[in-house]
Amino acid sequence: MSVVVPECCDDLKRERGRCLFNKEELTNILDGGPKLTEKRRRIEKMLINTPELFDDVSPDYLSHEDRYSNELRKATQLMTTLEKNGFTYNDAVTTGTGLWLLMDGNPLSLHISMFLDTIKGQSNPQQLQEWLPLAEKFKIIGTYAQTELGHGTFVRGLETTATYDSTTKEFVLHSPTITATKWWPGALGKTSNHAVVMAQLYLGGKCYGPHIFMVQLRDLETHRTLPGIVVGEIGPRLGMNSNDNGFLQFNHHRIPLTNMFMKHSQVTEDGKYVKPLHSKLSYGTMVQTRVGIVYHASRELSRALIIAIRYSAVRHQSEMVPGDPEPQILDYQTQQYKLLPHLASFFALRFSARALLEVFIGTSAGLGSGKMNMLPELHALSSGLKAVATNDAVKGTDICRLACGGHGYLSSSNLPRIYTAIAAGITYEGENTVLFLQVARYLIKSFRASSQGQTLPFSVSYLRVQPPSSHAPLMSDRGLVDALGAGVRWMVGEAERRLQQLVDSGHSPHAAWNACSVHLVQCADAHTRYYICEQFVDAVSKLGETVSSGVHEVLRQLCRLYILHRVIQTAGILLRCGAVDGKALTSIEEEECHLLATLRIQAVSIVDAIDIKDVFLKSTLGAWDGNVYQRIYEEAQKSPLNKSDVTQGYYQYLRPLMKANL
Ligand SMILES: CCCCCCCC(=O)SCCNC(=O)CCNC(=O)[C@H](O)C(C)(C)COP(=O)(O)OP(=O)(O)OC[C@H]1O[C@@H](n2cnc3c(N)ncnc32)[C@H](O)[C@@H]1OP(=O)(O)O
Ligand SMILES: Cc1cc2nc3c(=O)[nH]c(=O)nc-3n(C[C@H](O)[C@H](O)[C@H](O)COP(=O)(O)OP(=O)(O)OC[C@H]3O[C@@H](n4cnc5c(N)ncnc54)[C@H](O)[C@@H]3O)c2cc1C
Repeated sequence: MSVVVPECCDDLKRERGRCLFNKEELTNILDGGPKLTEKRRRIEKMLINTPELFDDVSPDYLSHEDRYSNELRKATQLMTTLEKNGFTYNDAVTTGTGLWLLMDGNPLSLHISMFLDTIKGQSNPQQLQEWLPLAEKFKIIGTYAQTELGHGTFVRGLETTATYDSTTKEFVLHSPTITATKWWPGALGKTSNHAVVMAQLYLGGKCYGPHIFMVQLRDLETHRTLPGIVVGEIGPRLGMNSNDNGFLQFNHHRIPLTNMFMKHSQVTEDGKYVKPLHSKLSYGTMVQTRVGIVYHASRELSRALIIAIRYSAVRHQSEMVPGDPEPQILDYQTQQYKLLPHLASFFALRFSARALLEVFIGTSAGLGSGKMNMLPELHALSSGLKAVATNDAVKGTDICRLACGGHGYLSSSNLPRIYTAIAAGITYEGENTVLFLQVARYLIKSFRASSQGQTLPFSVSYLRVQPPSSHAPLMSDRGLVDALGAGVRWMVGEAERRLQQLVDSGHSPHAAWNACSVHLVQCADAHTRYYICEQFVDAVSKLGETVSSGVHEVLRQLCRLYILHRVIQTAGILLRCGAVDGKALTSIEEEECHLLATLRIQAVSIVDAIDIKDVFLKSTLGAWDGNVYQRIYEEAQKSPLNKSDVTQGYYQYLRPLMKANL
């Protein structure tokens, strides 16, 4: 654990002395209210008082096997600690705290998330009664096994088969080819004894597409793999190496009929198929996980920002004015430009994640009473936000690393680990380009529906062919967001025009789609960012009535920075569609620079208000006291290479080389 230093360094003391807002109030807003802050802190206190949850040795110095065992030890300890103290694992996930103690990937995370969510969301009442208590009490441990060696994105292309045998009332699971091998599922390699498996359903020789099955993989006493199943771990990865991502093959493995998840579609004993109300309901766990990833991405980005901004206030380098003392690097405008727009992004993503969660809850309630109409909107929003959130968190985290210079490259800064953990989010749960193309499909469909006079759902209503003209002055927040909306409308209209032109000149619709897909991805990205801007502006204006003026001012500035930055990033489009002119852009650029300087003054206090304790930041550079150099030095002493003055390598290799007659 970190070195205890009672006071923070002078630099940080000075920064904190300039705070013009109530930090606790901002913390409460980020948590979702004072009660949630209080609950988070209770969880944190309990975790901090559990020494078994902390590492004596950094995972960097452990073997692959020891890393896995170590994280498994902590993961199981975490579950029992939470349970004993009356909390759920979900409590630890939603606050981020639990995850951050598991530095190298949590071997129980797939059980807690996608396995449990599938049981809850895809089971009929009997299945729910049978499986949920077992899974909640860890009597069975599972994962979500969908991706195969040959297919991850294209779920309809999966090759694992589940063929119904009506004579025995069983499904026969089989992996007919090497590419049908399940590959990647977290915790599949060594931890799980069960998996929910996505496989092609075959009834009477006919394929009914991907369906989900509960499959036991290992004996519940010996943990040995069951006959007809081959399972193992896939080997080292860029990060999260203790998640035992695994492979799985079936050799005509039989499971009972009742192990097909039957909430939405059913197979009768005599092998008849009952269709679901909507063909994509079996993708529900993926949608739910995407909603959660938006929060996850914002939390990881916030850790990187706390580290980089505190460090930037402590680090002094170069001369701004010849002969003057070396300034804090945070005083350089370029450093502010690297970090502060990402700080604004964190807030934007946090508010959007909340808005998305509300859409998810509303849609789920609708599904419960058979209403499917909000599903396409939820799919588009969750896909777009998952993609933007992970793209931005990865980019932002890497910028934070770069902004810390050489020390950002140290493992002990924790920035490399935050980066590799969140980098996986671009690929998993729907690769981002692919998700953007799903959003684009929705945009084009909506645009065409609007041309035919149909009313559009709320998130795309601004795309209607004849939108009401904006009354807000251009340079107001609302005016600039309206300009961004006009830009997206122009982009989508342009995409539609190009698609149509290609079709008219003889291309098939699918070929035309591929030929426009770069532009279509840009439309999806721009649409999602417009949505994020809207959510940010709405959230800040709603909060305006309830929060103190200091907090409101900081939020307003962050929101403004987010919008200005977005306008500058989209300048080409906005100029082309006439939403802004060159003069407006010049003043927006000037305002952004001015705002950077204003926000810089409070930057340390803003990241303090995110309120992540040192034990969860796990960074030599980002600790609350700013005692950076001492920490870096002390961490280096822990390197096993420093245990002896002369290493074995010297006698084995170096000395012989020096003695050789070369
Ligand atoms: C803690 C968390 C840890 C997480 C660890 C990571 C775990 C994982 O990675 S698990 C594996 C995740 N895998 C994925 O996400 C795979 C991504 N791929 C997919 O989701 C699908 O293949 C997808 C959506 C790309 C295409 O689906 P496909 O069935 O081919 O549909 P497609 O033909 O493109 O579209 C047909 C219609 O269905 C709609 N549709 C597709 N998916 C959905 C959905 N989920 N909900 C509603 N509608 C949907 C489309 O919008 C389209 O509608 P329309 O015809 O009106 O335009
Ligand atoms: C750390 C990690 C954990 C994971 N955990 C799990 C898990 O628990 N369970 C599970 O089932 N899976 C898991 N996965 C697998 C993950 O869901 C897939 O890797 C992901 O869905 C992407 O699929 P793919 O690997 O087939 O990529 P591909 O689809 O092969 O992507 C390769 C490239 O092709 C492009 N591409 C593919 N299709 C299209 C298209 N239609 N249009 C344009 N471009 C396209 C992509 O944009 C990308 O650039 C995990 C993956 C990782 C990295």
